[in-house]
Amino acid sequence: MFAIETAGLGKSFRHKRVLDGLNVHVGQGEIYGFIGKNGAGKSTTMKLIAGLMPADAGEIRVLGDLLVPCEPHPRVGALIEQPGMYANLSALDNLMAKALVLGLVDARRTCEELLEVVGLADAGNEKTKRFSLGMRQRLGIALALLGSPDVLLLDEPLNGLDPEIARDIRSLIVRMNRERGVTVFISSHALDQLERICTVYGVLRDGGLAAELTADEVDQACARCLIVRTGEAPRALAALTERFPRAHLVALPDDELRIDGDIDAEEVGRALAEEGIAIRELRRSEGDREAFFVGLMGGHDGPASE
Ligand SMILES: Nc1ncnc2c1ncn2[C@@H]1O[C@H](COP(=O)(O)OP(=O)(O)OP(=O)(O)O)[C@@H](O)[C@H]1O
Repeated sequence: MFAIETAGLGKSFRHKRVLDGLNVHVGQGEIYGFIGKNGAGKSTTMKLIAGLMPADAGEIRVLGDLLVPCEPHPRVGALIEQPGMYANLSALDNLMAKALVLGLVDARRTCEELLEVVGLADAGNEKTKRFSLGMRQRLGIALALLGSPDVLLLDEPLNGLDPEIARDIRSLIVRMNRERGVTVFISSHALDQLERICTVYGVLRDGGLAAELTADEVDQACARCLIVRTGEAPRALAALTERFPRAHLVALPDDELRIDGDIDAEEVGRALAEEGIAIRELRRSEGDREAFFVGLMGGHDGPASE
C-alpha cells in the first residue's frame, strides 16, 4: 500500500490545464522530492492531496483510502505555501487553536512538546508577527505535525532560508521520518537541498510525471553519461532512442542531449553519422545531477509550458 497514490489526476484553472493524468506513487516511509519548474503544478498537486480543492479528473488514495474531494485525510499534515497563522497570537496559542479544532487531548503538553521539537521552545510566547521567515517555517511544520500525521506534505519548506536554518529544517524532516516513520512529500526548487534528504524523486513536467526514480537510480544515472551537442537535437534524439532502447535519453537546453547508461561514445558517433547528423560536441560528463534533473524538468529558464 502506498502512502500517497494518484491515478490520472487532472486539474485546470479556467482554460489552463495544469495537471493532466498525473500518477504519483509515494511509498510509506519515503521522503519523496517533488520537482518541477515554476508553475509546473507542484502546489496544485499538494493542495489536491491535502484535500484543499477538488480535482477535475482522477483519484487520490492516501494510506489506501480513496480521498473524498475537499475532505482532508485525518492522517495527513500539510504546510502549503505560506503557513497559515494568526499574527497577533503567540506560537503556542496558534498551535493551541489548531489543537482545539482537532480535539486533541492534553493539547497544551502536545503543543509545548512540538515547539521543542521544531526548536521554538524559547520563542513560544512571542507574537508570530515578529517571527523571521525561518521561525515561521518551523511553526508551519509544527502546525502540520499536530495530530501526529503519518503523511506530511511540505510545499517549499526550505525556500528563502539561510543555510543554517535550512539545515535545521532538513534535520527536523529527517528526524520525523526516521523516528516517527512519517512519510514526507516535499517540493523544493533547491535541488541540492532535496538531494541531501530524499529517498525518491518525482519530476513533474507538462502536467504529468516525467520520471519517478529512487535516489539510487539517480546516483546510477548520474554516475556516467554522454552529452551530445548537435544542430539537429530532435532528430538525433529520435535516432538514438531507436538505436539504444535501453539508454535513458533527455533533451537539454542549448541543443544538447544527455545519454545515461553505459553507452560507448564511438557507437553514438557512428549512429549519428549513419543518419547524416553532424555532431558539434560529444563529451563524457560525470555526476552532473543538476543537469540531469533540469533535463527531466524540461530545461531551466522560464515557467512551465503554457
Ligand atoms: N487558484 C488558481 N487560479 C488560477 N490559476 C492558478 C491557481 N492556482 C494555480 N494556478 C496556476 O496553475 C499553474 C500551476 O501553479 P502551481 O502553484 O501549482 O505551480 P508550482 O509548480 O507550485 O509553481 P512554483 O514552483 O512557482 O511555486 C500556474 O500557472 C498558476 O498560475
